[in-house]
Amino acid sequence: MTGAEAPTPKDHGRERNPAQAGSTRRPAAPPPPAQSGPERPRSTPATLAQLVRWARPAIPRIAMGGVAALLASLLALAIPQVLRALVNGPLLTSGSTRGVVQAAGLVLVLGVTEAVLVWSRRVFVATPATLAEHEMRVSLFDHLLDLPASFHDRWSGGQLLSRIMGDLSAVRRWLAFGFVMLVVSSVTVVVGLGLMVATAWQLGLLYLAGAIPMVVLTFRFRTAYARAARRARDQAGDLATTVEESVHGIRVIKAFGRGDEAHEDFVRQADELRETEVMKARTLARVSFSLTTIPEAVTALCLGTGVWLVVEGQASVGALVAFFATAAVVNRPVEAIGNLLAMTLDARAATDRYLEVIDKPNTLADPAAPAPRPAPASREGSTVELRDVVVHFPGSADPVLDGVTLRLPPGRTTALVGVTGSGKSTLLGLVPRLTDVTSGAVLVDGVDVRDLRRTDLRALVAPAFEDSVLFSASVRENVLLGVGNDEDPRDGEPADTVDATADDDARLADALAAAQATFVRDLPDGVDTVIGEEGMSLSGGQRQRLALARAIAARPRVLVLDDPLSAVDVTTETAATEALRTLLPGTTTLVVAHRPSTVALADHVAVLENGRITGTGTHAELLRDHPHYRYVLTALAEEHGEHVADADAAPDGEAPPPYRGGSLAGLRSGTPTGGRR
Ligand SMILES: Nc1ncnc2c1ncn2[C@@H]1O[C@H](COP(=O)(O)OP(=O)(O)OP(=O)(O)O)[C@@H](O)[C@H]1O
Repeated sequence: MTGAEAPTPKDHGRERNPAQAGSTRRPAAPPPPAQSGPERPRSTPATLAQLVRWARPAIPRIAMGGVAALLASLLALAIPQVLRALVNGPLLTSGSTRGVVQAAGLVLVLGVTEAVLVWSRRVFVATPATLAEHEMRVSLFDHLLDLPASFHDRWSGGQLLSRIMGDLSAVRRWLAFGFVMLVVSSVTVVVGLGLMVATAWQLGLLYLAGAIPMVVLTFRFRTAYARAARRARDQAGDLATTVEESVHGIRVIKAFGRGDEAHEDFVRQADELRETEVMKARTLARVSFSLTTIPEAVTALCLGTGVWLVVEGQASVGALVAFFATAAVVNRPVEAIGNLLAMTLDARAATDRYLEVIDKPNTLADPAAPAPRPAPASREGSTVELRDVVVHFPGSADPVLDGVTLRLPPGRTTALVGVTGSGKSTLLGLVPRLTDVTSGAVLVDGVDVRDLRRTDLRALVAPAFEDSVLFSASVRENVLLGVGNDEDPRDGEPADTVDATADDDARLADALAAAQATFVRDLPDGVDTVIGEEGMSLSGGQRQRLALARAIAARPRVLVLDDPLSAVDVTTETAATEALRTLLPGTTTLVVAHRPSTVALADHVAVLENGRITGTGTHAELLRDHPHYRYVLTALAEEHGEHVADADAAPDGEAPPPYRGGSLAGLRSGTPTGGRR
């Protein structure tokens, strides 16, 4: 089942944003994210080696960059050897001007070549690193789109945003610079030390002795810095979440005057991040100080010893010059190693966080051998069947659905009724596979939804939710979002056999009309008006109507509607319901509604109680025979200021009058209110 994931860092180590309901402080931070990878955390090299999965095409150019950088470093190391020959030869013995000019010319050539190689390194690695970053970013975004809704319920947007943006930038910087320079610096130090030992072994060994405390310090630094690097990245993710939630919930913050709390919460988190960054910088400064001071101190010690060796005749002046020139070259990468190691540990933390998401298995993936898209199982329309369905969310004591068996009458509208929290939305989400069953099965036209390709299932089933989500795009784009290009799900005609644009226009117009979204005509650019972020420039009822139009435009065989018109008036809702029957005859519809008037409009009603379906029938039958249904409807009627008729008042042998209220005059008089009643 989808929710079979261990707890994840929806709010990694942070308190709740006051924008959220009640603005209560979040209790204890949940456990750290579940790793879908190995049981034990990977080592830094093993973690970074995972990047090969996305950086493989970039490896040749990064390797060429590495070779260029290495050659540049080796050339830098060769210059002291030329100096040694110069000092021991033309300068101290022969005094030949030609020899000096030749040596100086050689140093110049080596220097220029080194500069060209450094430039080449930058050219080689810049583009491939950005390509690897791009590949990783696109892969993660696609994976996020694929992951089930339950994953997104548990991961905060800011954490995901920081992983896809900041973390990947750190990885790019490391691939382009940190990785190459760490390898090159290490090789330079090893080769340089070898040359120093070969040039004057006594001094070389003295210099090597200085490396021992440096190794110990670097090891300690690595442990402390790695922890802080991870914490900083998590805190940056939490901060991004707070910004995202505050912006998203700005109306609630303003309406409830929670700006100060939002400010305090943000400042506290920003302070925590700052403290971690300062701690990182201090840790790095400490090790950098040691990595700069120790080699310089050892060099000073070597200088004294070197002069003594020359005086004693155990080393030549040229060797001494070459030794110190080499030491000057080696000291540079030694000093840089602290920064490069910090960069590597930052990249490791970033890669870890990336892998935590990208390696989450997609529990809603397409089956290996998908079933073909089924034909409607009945002449009246598609069948939808739930067989002994159990849904148990991880962490909950009891299952939400506990053996639901239900068959929706094909081509009809079934209303699902139950008390708040009884699992209606969960049940609805099973049909388009927004959630998967824990056990049992959901079948559309006789085929288990898990056996269908997701694109096929999306073509068959379209949902609309109470909490309508619109995108920052035109009305047209939002409404036609579910219109696929592969084939029309209703008749199987390939799209290119018809004029796709004309068909889209017709669908758009029909869907908007059916969803009672005529307000679109009054928008500045009609259907081409770009609606603001998440449709916030529209009213709640307008957003809901566009979301319903989107479901209608997809012309599905099965519609699942989760209270999609709760924010519109009863008259509009009734008109939309009637228009739906005309525009999509034969569509099997499952609707969750909180307004008794909407429930009464359905052909059938199913009652969800204690995780099971405890009654099915018409509204009138259930009102008469099902005490829980009566109880729920009465509660809903009170909530919405409507009235439920007394079923017992019905004359013998007749169905009791349906729910009276709202715009149900037609139903009251027994007149069919739609083509299918
Ligand atoms: N992803 C989830 N993880 C854990 N629990 C969940 C999840 N989604 C829903 N639940 C729980 O399942 C129960 C049923 O929720 P659901 O939204 O399906 O109820 P509902 O009948 O639609 O409620 P309402 O009428 O208020 O919309 C609730 O207790 C809810 O907290």
